[in-house]
Amino acid sequence: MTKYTIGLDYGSQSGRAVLVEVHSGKEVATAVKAYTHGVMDEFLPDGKTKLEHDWALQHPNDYLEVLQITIPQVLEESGVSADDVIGVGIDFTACTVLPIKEDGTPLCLMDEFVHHPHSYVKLWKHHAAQDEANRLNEIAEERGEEFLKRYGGKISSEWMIPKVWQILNEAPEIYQAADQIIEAADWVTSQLTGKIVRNSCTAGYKAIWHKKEGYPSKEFFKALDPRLENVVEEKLSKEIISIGSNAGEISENGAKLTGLKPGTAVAVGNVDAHVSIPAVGITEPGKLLMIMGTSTCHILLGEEEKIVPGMCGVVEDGVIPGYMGYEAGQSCVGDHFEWFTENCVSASYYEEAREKGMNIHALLTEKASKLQVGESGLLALDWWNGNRSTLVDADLTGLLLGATLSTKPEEIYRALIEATAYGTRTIVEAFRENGVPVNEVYACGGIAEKNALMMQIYADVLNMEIKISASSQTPALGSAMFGAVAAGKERGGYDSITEAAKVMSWLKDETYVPTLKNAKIYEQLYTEYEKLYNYFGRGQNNVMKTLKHIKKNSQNREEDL
Ligand SMILES: Nc1ncnc2c1ncn2[C@@H]1O[C@H](COP(=O)(O)OP(=O)(O)O)[C@@H](O)[C@H]1O
Ligand SMILES: O=C(CO)[C@@H](O)[C@@H](O)COP(=O)(O)O
Repeated sequence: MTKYTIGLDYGSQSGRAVLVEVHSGKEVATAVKAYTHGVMDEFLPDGKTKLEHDWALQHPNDYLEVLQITIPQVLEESGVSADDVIGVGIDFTACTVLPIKEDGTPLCLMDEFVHHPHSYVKLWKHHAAQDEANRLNEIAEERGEEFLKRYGGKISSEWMIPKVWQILNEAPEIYQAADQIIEAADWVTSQLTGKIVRNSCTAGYKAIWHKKEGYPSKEFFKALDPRLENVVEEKLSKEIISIGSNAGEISENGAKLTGLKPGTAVAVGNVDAHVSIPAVGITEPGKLLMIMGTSTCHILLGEEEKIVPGMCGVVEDGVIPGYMGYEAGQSCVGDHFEWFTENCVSASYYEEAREKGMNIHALLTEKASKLQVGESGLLALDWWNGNRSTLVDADLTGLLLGATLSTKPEEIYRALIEATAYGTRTIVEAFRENGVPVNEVYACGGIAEKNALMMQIYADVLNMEIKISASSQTPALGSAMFGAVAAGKERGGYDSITEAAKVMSWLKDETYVPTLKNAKIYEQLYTEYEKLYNYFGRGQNNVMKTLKHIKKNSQNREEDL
């Protein structure tokens, strides 16, 4: 009898489920559910409670809706019986965290906290904990904390501890009421199994946990704030479960929620980028995978722990057991294009797109593909949402240089694409310069699926061939693979993710090969990008932060009026 697993990928804007054949990796059915509340960055659901600048929240009920809608949908669409589903895996954006009660109830679902911003889910791109991150890095530096080097020298405001500290600083009543502050990947998994376990991937990359050393010391947390001395015991957890492990089984409640059978194996939660590595067949070092969506994550295996300035983290067994897993990233990739199409494109372009039966991205891409490399005279810094790697500074902002009265929207759209490619090249070069080989480049994610011009530009800028995942839902396929490992061989699955990858991973036949002529011109443009990167990003000119400071003060003056 054919056996199946289900993978659920929770991205920034939607949750996606795939039903996969265990013996082949064939995706039998797919379902997508956009989050009802989307990304809340202006108001809470009450429409009245205004959020401050750099906030990004989500609603946990949206995550449950994904379970309730997409899993029954893939079963119904395929006609597969729940009896033949042997396992489920979940991956999530990270660090996406929420305060909960001991029984798993999110604080934002409690009447007393429904109008309180700090009771909701802080999405990975929530950047309002930058002050806490800056202070944490200063204190860690002063104390000579060893862990800093594992995170490229700085802890990002996007990660767990700055977000927990922001809650304590700004909402001690929420901090007090929370029995745990947990990654959404682990919370959603617990909604299926009825028990809370924490996975080693988010703990390692986002919460400063180390396989041998555990979390930082009580003395360190006390140095941040005396009230944080016991934060690990009080709000996090010392019990960390390795990825590839079983988090439990579908409970009666999980069965009611999803239509799956009680007892179906459930994999411990994972991160949407890291889970994609085995899904493209990467099980050894030297092969960099770009997961390209709202943001881009760069995941790479290595033989040993190296220190790479500005990387997001290196975790032993964090991606594939037996290897060091490296992560770097760019906080704003797809978001650049979403911002541009929503704010900077005239109605005539939308009219033309409608007439041609294409979406605005496709129209702009079609026009941009007719431009020669360098023709626009534009150069951008891809920091519309800060810089995650290699500068780890959410307070940096975007830059567009070279615009004239004849500059067209498609020229800016292309310049933004090229800027994200230069940002990726900076990361690749940082790995190589610090002893972590990058010999091959792979890509997956929504953008790798949707924008051929962008992938060609990346090949030209990196001057490397780019292999593409064959799955349109690569993270979900990876989670389905971990679901098969959670079930184990005796139930028709696999005993290791490496074994599963040999059978269930997929790549497209066609690749993107660099065009030498373009690569040569991009060398010149990249040299100019590096000058801007260093000048605006490394303190030679702090105008971006000065402008942000003036902006924040003007908002405060406006609120005082
Ligand atoms: N044709 C396109 N070219 C470039 N970016 C696109 C295109 N279509 C959508 N996007 C961007 O891709 C992002 C969504 O990526 P996706 O991988 O689907 O979601 P997620 O980030 O939630 O995993 C959005 O930011 C959107 O602006
Ligand atoms: O930070 C990570 C992974 O470490 C991502 O979850 C985060 O950048 C969001 O990813 P998406 O672009 O929404 O897929």
